[in-house]
Amino acid sequence: MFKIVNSILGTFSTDLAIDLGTANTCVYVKGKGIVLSEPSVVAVRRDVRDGKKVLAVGSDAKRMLGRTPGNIVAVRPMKDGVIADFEVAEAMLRHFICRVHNSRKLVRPRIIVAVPSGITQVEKRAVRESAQSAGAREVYLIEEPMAAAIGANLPITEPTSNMVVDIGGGTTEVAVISLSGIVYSRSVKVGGDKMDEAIIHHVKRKYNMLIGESTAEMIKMKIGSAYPLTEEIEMEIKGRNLVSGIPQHITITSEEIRKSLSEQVDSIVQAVKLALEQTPPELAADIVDRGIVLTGGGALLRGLDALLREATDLPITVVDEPLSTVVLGAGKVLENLDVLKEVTID
Ligand SMILES: Nc1ncnc2c1ncn2[C@@H]1O[C@H](COP(=O)(O)OP(=O)(O)OP(=O)(O)O)[C@@H](O)[C@H]1O
Repeated sequence: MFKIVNSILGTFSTDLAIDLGTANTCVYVKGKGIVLSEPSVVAVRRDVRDGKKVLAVGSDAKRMLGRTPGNIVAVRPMKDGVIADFEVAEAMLRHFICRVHNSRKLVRPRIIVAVPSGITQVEKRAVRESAQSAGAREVYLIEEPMAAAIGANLPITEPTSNMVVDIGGGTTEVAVISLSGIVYSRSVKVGGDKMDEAIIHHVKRKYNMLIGESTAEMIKMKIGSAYPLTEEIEMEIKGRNLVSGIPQHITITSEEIRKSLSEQVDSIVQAVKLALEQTPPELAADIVDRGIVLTGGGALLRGLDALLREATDLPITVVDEPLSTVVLGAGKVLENLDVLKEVTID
């Protein structure tokens, strides 16, 4: 009986692949492709009797970051690539699953979730339980670099090495993959968020001006860089003067923003160099020919590829859609469940 019910549920359910990221959550529906990409932000009201009430999720909630009255908080449930607020992460997952299923209640999908490499057992359990409480029937986990490599169409099943660097919001993952397995991986807690913090710190120190997370992220995307630009650029920004308390605007340059990001950028370069040093010689030889593939939103930082090319003397390629490579890879695995056993983790 259980088997019959399960198989009926299976026919009605839509299996999902989810990249539960620090900055963005992306959802892939089997047979359909990527159907959702939203910031991993939830706005909650804290003054309700039974604890918290979810007011908005995704971009609606992100617009509220730093703009909420006292009883409303915009929370980012993921930190450094893992769940920091279990309750809110679960509410966010539930919301996204309902949205892609058009709120059909009966559906209990199989879900494959991309997680950072080097995630602890406790963190894995948190992700699994969160997905199960949000309605998943079965939960599989795949390491982000593996999903990224599959999403980037690298020949992961062959006995040749593929080096992938996934620069996300919370972590940067460097991995060498060969024969469907991760030969080397290293995850450092450096990514887009730390870059935004560095910009906030720089503006505060140099101009005595306070800016919010969203403004810092916008500055990074518009004029941030890792390598000198052929034509340096400027940007006008607004914030609050820390001394007078009055809102003001100033003009900042791409050079000063590059300098403020240098510590984070250098950590990424060092992580790549360490991975190259620790890769077995045969596989290192492959990397010389095939180069390194950059993915994740951080790969869009201007000139990061040029800087890595200079630092390593290797060919560097940025994938076409860095923000969706991981979910695309997890989705491909979902479409082909035979591969699933080989590349998912316990
Ligand atoms: N053009 C750009 N230049 C620099 N950074 C960018 C750009 N576009 C997006 N980003 C940054 O990329 C990050 C989001 O990338 P991504 O969605 O790959 O991360 P994530 O999967 O949410 O994080 P993690 O893998 O750490 O959990 C954000 O910090 C965002 O600011």
